[in-house]
Amino acid sequence: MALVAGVDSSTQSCKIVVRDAETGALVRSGSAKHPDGTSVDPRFWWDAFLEAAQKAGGLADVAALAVGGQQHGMVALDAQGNVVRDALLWNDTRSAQAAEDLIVELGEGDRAAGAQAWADAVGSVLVASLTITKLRWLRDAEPENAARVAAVALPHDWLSWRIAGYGPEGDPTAPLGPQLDKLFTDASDASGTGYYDAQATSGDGYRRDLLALAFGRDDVVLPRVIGSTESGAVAHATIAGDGAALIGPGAGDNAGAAIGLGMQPGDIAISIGTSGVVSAVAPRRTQDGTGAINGFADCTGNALMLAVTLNAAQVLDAARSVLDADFGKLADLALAAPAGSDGLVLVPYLQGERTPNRPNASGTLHGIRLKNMTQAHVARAYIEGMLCGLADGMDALRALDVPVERVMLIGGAAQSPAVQEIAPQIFGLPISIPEPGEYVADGAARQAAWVLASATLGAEAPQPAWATKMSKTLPANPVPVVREQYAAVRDLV
Ligand SMILES: Nc1ncnc2c1ncn2[C@@H]1O[C@H](COP(=O)(O)OP(=O)(O)O)[C@@H](O)[C@H]1O
Ligand SMILES: O=C(CO)[C@@H](O)[C@H](O)COP(=O)(O)O
Repeated sequence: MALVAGVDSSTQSCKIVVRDAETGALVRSGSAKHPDGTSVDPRFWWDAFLEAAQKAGGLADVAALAVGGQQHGMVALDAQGNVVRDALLWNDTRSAQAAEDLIVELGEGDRAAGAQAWADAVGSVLVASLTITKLRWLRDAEPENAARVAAVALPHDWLSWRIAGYGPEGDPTAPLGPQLDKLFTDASDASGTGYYDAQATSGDGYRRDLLALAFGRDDVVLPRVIGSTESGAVAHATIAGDGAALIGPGAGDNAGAAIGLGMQPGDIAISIGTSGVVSAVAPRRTQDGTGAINGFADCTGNALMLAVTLNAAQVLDAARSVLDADFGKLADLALAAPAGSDGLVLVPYLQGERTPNRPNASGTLHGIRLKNMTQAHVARAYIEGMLCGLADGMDALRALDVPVERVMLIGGAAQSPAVQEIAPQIFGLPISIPEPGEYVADGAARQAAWVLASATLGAEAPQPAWATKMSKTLPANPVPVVREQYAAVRDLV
């Protein structure tokens, strides 16, 4: 029985699954925490990977592995393979002004034209999350660090490179040293940088002209973008398979989830992790000049369209903190209040917001009355407000004629019974809950199995036919007043 491993190096933790390459059966798993914060030394990701691998029983026996990861994080490396500063993550908003400046610059002073020009060029209007804005910020705020940059990678690229044995000069866990030209990535994650066009018909897809516009130079190594079933390297013998385990291209975490769920056009995934994501696969990417929808790539050659919020599971973590509640108590409280929380409405911009683009906004609790100042109403308002932000994202997808046939709810907070019960009220649609699982890590494992099959059968090897089972489907239960109340106050920030 050949085994494969899938890794999800996400915002809050590293999760690893080991699965049977043929059947997809789960064999072992492990996870380890990442530090809090929006600016993180990547060495913590490496340490968490090693801990999660050890908890998963080690990876010595896997024949292939692949890494999915939080998107967009700027991992800037010097010529010796050291990170020049802590990585700026997707939810770090310090580059919001840089994003605005780049939009106006590409539009030669016309913001609307600039927004559309970015959407046409790379699929997305720039916001602080995208890597290219972080490079502009680095150029202006930390010119000494900017001058040292020899390569720019993303979290999943960097981790794949480290697993292959590369890394900082003199680091005993990086026996192959700082070979920057060995960095590799995939189209799904590259498409979230802001300097890669997944639909380019010539060249390697990188828009070095846009990189130069942002960073002032383009003489940096960018990871080689490899195909969906190619292997970019083998894992170092200290990690896996006596130095013979193939490392797949990996993926941005949302593309990883898409392949993990086996998404087809018509499927929508709502992920409630650190980020809130509403995503859909399609044959071609959108070019949404409003900026509501990012037109990224998936990791099978299709497009992946996403609406992404900064305020998702951590809004519920904040509610638990305010209410001194564990997950169970928060859900019980929320379900004890009526739909609409008797007019109490949370606009959940606790970390600013990305969709809509309000990096400096803060959250607001509206409609406070004696009647609704109970723990139950507050708990429900937090969940409803968070879900209303995502429902707006779903509307933005629909506005682009994206078909909505099946909606699946995943991510850490999807486990909450209150989220599961309230979501069909707010989305007004049936919602399927897949069996509990780590769908990004599962997608990476499925990709690894595909890479393994392709190594023997060639490029025609089909994607492994692993089944994705739903544990239940909750019927649509629309309660329009919840979104109406939200829409009435959403812009009062
Ligand atoms: N039962 C639950 N109810 C509400 N939130 C939960 C529950 N279980 C986990 N979470 C939250 O889910 C988040 C982690 O989800 P995850 O999808 O792993 O995030 P990420 O991939 O961004 O690291 C945490 O904020 C955690 O508090
Ligand atoms: O920025 C995005 C997608 O554009 C986020 O979805 C990140 O990829 C983080 O994902 P999680 O850690 O929340 O899963």
